[in-house]
Amino acid sequence: MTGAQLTLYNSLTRSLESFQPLDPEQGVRVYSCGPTVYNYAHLGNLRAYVFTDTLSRVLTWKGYPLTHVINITDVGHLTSDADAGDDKMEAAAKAQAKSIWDIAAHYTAAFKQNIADLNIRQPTRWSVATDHIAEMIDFAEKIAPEHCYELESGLYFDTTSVPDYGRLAGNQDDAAEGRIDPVAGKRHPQDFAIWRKSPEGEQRQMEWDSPWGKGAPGWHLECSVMSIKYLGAPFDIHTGGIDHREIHHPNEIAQNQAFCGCSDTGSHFWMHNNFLVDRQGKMSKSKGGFTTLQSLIDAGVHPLAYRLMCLSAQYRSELEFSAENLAAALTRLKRLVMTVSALKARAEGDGTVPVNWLERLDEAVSDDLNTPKALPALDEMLAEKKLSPVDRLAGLAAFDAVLGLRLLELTREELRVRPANATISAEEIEDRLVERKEARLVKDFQRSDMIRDELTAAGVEVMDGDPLGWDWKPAI
Ligand SMILES: Nc1ncnc2c1ncn2[C@@H]1O[C@H](COP(=O)(O)OP(=O)(O)OP(=O)(O)O)[C@@H](O)[C@H]1O
Ligand SMILES: [Zn+2]
Repeated sequence: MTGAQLTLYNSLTRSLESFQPLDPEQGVRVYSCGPTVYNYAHLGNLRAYVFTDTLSRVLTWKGYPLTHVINITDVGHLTSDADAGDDKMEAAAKAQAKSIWDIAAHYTAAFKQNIADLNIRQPTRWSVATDHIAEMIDFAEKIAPEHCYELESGLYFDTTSVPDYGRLAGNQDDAAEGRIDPVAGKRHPQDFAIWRKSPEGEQRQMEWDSPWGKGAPGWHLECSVMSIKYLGAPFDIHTGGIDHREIHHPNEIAQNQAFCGCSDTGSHFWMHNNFLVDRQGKMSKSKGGFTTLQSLIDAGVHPLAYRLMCLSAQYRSELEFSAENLAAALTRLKRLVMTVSALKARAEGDGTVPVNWLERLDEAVSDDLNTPKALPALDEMLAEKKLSPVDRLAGLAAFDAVLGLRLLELTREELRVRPANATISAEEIEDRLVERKEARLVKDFQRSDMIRDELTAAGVEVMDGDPLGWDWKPAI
C-alpha cells in the first residue's frame, strides 16, 4: 500500500495510533453499533453512520478489502443504557398499539431510506438482533459458569470477574455510576443483565425460552455475539457514538473477555463519533424534540447538504445543528454543483487524476479522517486554472469516492427539493421567472414586481443578482 500512513484515534488508549489490519489477507473487519428501531433515527444518530461511512470509504480508497457489519437492535435496549426501565421496543409498541414486529419493520425501512438518501454505502451485512437469539443463548451459556450469577430478574454479568473492567470508559467516574440504576441483588453497581427474564405472570411480545427461563437477551450481549460471529475475534475496528464509550462498549468488552478467556477486548480499535448537539444539548430520541432527515427534506433541504455539514467537522468534535450551519452547508453544496456543471460544459476527452491533489486528499483523510481539511483542498483543486477542466473532474471523482457527495451526478434540478407543502412546482416557478425576465426586458416593472409578489406568496424567494446564479429558493 502506498500513500500516507492511516492514523486513527483509538478510544482504548485515548491516542492516535497507526492503523494496520490485524490480518491483511482478510482485509479490514469493522462492526458498527446500529440503530434501535423503536422510532425514527434523528440527525444525531445519522451522524454516527456518516462517520462509519467515511471510515469505510477511506479504508476502501486506501485499497483494503473490507467487511463491515451494522446491526439492527430490535430487542433488548432498555430506556436506560444500563439495566433499568422498559425495553424501548416494547414501550413503543404499547404506545402505538402495534406489534413490536411492525414497529421494527417500519423504523428499519425508514432508517434504510435515510441511509440511501445520505449516500451511505450498504454494509457487507445488516445483522438483525432477533435473528441471533440461539447464538446469544449459546454465548451466555458458555460464559455463565465463571462470569455470571442468576437473580429473579435475570442472568447478570459479574464485572469483577474480568480484568480492568471499564478501562474504555476511563474507569467509571461518579457521573457514569450515577446513571446505573440499582437492581435488587446485584453484586456490584456496574453488573449488567445479559438475559432478562419475563416477570412472573407477564407475557412479553418478544420472549424466548432459555436455560434461565423465558425472557429476552440484554442489548450488550447482542453486539458481542453478532460481531464475533461475523468478524471473528479480535477484529479490527468497533464503532459507535461517544455515549457507548461509557457503558455499552465496556460491557461488550467484558463479555468478549469472558468468552475468549483472555484480556483481549475483542477489537483492536474502538472508535467513537462525538455528538450532534442543539440548544438543548445532545440530540436524543429519548428526550424527544429531535429532527429527522425526512423533516429536512420536507422543508426543501437536500439530504446531502446534511452529509456535507457532517463532513465539515471532524468526527471527534461536537457539531452544532443550527439553521445557519445547515444553510451554509447547502450553499457550499450548491457552489460545488454549479462549479462542476461549468467544468463539465468545458471538459473534453479523458482526464488524468492530478497526483499532487490526491496527495492532499490522502494526507487529510489519513489524519484520523480529517474531512474538514479535505474540503478546502477540493475547492482549491476545482479552481486551479493550471489544470484542464477534464483533469479537475478526474480529481473530483477521486475526492468524491471518499466524500460520497455524488458531486459528478448531482444537478441543480435535483438539489432543488420542493418542500412537502409547496403549492407551486419547480417548472412553474421557472416559467414565471422567464415571464418576469421578459417583462423586465420591455421595462414592464409593474408586471415584474407582480410576478415576484406572487412567487413570494407561494413561498419562493427570488434571488436577483445571486452570485451563484441560483435565481430562486424556498423562503424558509
Ligand atoms: N446526538 C447524537 N450525535 C451523534 N451520535 C449519536 C447521537 N445520539 C445517538 N447517537 C449514536 O447513534 C447511534 C444509534 O443509536 P440508537 O439508535 O441506539 O439511539 P438511542 O440510544 O435509541 O437514541 P438516543 O440516544 O437518541 O435516545 C449510536 O451509535 C449512538 O451512539
Ligand atoms: Zn452495540
